[in-house]
Amino acid sequence: MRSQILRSVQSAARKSNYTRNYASAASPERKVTILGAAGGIGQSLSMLMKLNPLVSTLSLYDLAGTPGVAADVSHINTRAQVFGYAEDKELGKALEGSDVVIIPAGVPRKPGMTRDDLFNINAGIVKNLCKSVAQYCPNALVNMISNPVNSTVPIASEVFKKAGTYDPKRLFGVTTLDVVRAKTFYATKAGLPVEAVNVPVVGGHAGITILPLFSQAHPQANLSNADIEYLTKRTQDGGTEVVLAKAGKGSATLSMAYAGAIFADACLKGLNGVPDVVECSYVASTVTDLPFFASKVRLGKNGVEEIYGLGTLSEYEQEGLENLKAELKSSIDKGIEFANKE
Ligand SMILES: NC(=O)C1=CN([C@@H]2O[C@H](COP(=O)(O)OP(=O)(O)OC[C@H]3O[C@@H](n4cnc5c(N)ncnc54)[C@H](O)[C@@H]3O)[C@@H](O)[C@H]2O)C=CC1
Ligand SMILES: O=C([O-])CC(=O)C(=O)O
Repeated sequence: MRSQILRSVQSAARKSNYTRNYASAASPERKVTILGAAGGIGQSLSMLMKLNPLVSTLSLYDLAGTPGVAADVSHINTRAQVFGYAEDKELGKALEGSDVVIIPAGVPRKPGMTRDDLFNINAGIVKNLCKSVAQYCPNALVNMISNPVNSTVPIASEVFKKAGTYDPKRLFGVTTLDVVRAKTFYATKAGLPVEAVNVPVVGGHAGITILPLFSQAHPQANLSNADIEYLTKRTQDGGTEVVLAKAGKGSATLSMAYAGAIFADACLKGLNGVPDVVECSYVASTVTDLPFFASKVRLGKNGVEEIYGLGTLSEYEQEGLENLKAELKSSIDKGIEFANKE
């Protein structure tokens, strides 16, 4: 009996070694670091990245609570080796050699707040973390989740410029949750299977700066103008809908972790040379006269390989585009000014 058990354990071990070796042979070693890993988004995102076979090292950093999250996630029997880092002095080690750095560090909204109300706290957090990114993993692709994204991405760009490491192809504001919401709401309204639906979302990541392009949704459904207006507003207010429902206990964490995992996976696929990886993201851009703008981008071995134009917009979307520019510009300027203070 004992020898039978031993044989089956040995066979399972051989199989799991096989899986591990096979996975490493099929995809290169990739280190993903999450800054803010013990938070609402961070914990679920840590789990989802542990489930991603493209990740070989998962580095989890937070100011508090990381050892517990790292120990917990590390027991999942997937490829990635998990390391937890909890103190400021360990940040360099957490970041060293990272291919992708995901940043959900910072405070979330409470009812009645705008994303811009988070600026005073989160701008400083992002600025400091980005200084370390520039120092320890200047070539990493940075996925910025911390709000207000419209300003935190410009802050990161200025920090990297000062450090002499700025590569606009490697810095991304994560706007995937807007796309996730637009797809869900559109599919529900149109009675379509959500897996078959795609909707580009452009602009920025706050209120009216979020501009879903339902005229370019696939497949096209015959929706009324009132439906399109409803869907546009619901997508723009999606974050607030969750903030209100959580009633003081934070903002979207689970759907955001899902969206963050999709975007990080797209970055990894691009790095690994998978062709035609396209996602919407808030990046340095010449698509409009604003220096940062979210639109469809193709991801590759160096990050952004191509930024797509906006295509043909409906009259309603054209109006939305004009209306968002002033707010987005002021958020960008605010970030740039903050980063250059001191
Ligand atoms: N881009 C997007 O679509 C979305 C962005 N967010 C934003 O993501 C951020 C995080 O949200 P939650 O996870 O819900 O907040 P949370 O408060 O649950 O977690 C934030 C974590 O960041 C950590 N943290 C704070 N300062 C840090 C530092 N200097 N270094 C490392 N870790 C640090 C905290 O200890 C905490 O564990 C917020 O700014 C929120 O507005 C949220 C949802 C969607
Ligand atoms: O609304 C918030 O504060 C969090 C967020 O960015 C989102 O859920 O889209």
